[in-house]
Amino acid sequence: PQCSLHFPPRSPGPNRHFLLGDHGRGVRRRAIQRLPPRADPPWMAGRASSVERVKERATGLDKFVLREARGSSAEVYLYGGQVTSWKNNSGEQQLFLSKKASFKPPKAIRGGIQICFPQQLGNHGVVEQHGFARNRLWSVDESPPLPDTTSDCHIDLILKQSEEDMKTWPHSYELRLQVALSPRGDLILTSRIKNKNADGKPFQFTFAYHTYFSVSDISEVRVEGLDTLDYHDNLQSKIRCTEQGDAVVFESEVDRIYLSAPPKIVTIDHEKKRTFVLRKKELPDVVVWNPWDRKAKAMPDFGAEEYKCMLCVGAARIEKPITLRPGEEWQGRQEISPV
Ligand SMILES: O=P(O)(O)OC[C@H]1O[C@H](O)[C@H](O)[C@@H](O)[C@@H]1O
Repeated sequence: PQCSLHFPPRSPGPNRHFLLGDHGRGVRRRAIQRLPPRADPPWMAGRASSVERVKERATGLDKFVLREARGSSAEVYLYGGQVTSWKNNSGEQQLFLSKKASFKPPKAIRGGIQICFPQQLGNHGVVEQHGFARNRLWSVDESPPLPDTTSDCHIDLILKQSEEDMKTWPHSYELRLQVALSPRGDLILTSRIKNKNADGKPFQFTFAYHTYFSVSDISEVRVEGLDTLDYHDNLQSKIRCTEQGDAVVFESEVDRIYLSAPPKIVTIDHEKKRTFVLRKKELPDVVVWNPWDRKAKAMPDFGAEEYKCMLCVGAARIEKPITLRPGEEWQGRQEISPV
């Protein structure tokens, strides 16, 4: 598509403003022009963003299809509050979804972005592995907070406690999720968790966006931004190690939680000449996982060869759980941009 820029008129008019360039000391006045809002390219004329609710025939599940006016799109299921598809402005899929994914409880959908709450990793106590949020049916949030982005293309979902879940995790909560597409095609996930306990009790949780990226060839991928960091190695009983390389590369199974990572992590897919930039807030840790061949074969909802074209890199809060008192709210955010 062609882009064209429009400049404001040069003659004095509503766009022309004067500012004091010296904080009022009156030496000279400088003329500046207020820039007009960024003009949309002509091919966008008449296009608008849309959010459509669709019942999928194959699975019988409801999903939302988000289409941003500039071309990017995403699909979000009520089941798990899970994003399963994210295409950039050129229509290329950025997320991995297994061909063998199950869309039925109690399985979570294998791929996309799983919401792990109230715990990520392990099944401490009686709550299931990665928490229950990823295999519950969410609802549309009828009173969502204002979007934090300039996006006009978003969907707001909510999950609350059920009587069944109260038996294993006896707390009242609201877990809100906003999924938004920015005009650049970034996918922005914002989660808000509120303690609604009426008995005055605080609760503690961990959280993760378990994000399955689609890559061309795992052995050609590197993850940057994690050098010199400590991590827990889940393949060695969670012992604490220190990253020695300047990037994480993949030659065998990797299952790690990097601790206190910087706010920006970059995954480079050399073969596709594509880079994913992940930015995060209030989510200090980063999960990095690839099951490799042996584990891939052992997973019923994952193809034996699919480990070659996926990589999980996701923002998380694991090492230092959050504690909320009744009425308190926590907010965490992950933004991923295709470059
Ligand atoms: O099979 P799942 O419960 O979805 O877990 C898939 C993977 O998730 C995380 O990345 C864990 O660190 C892995 O140990 C686990 O195998």
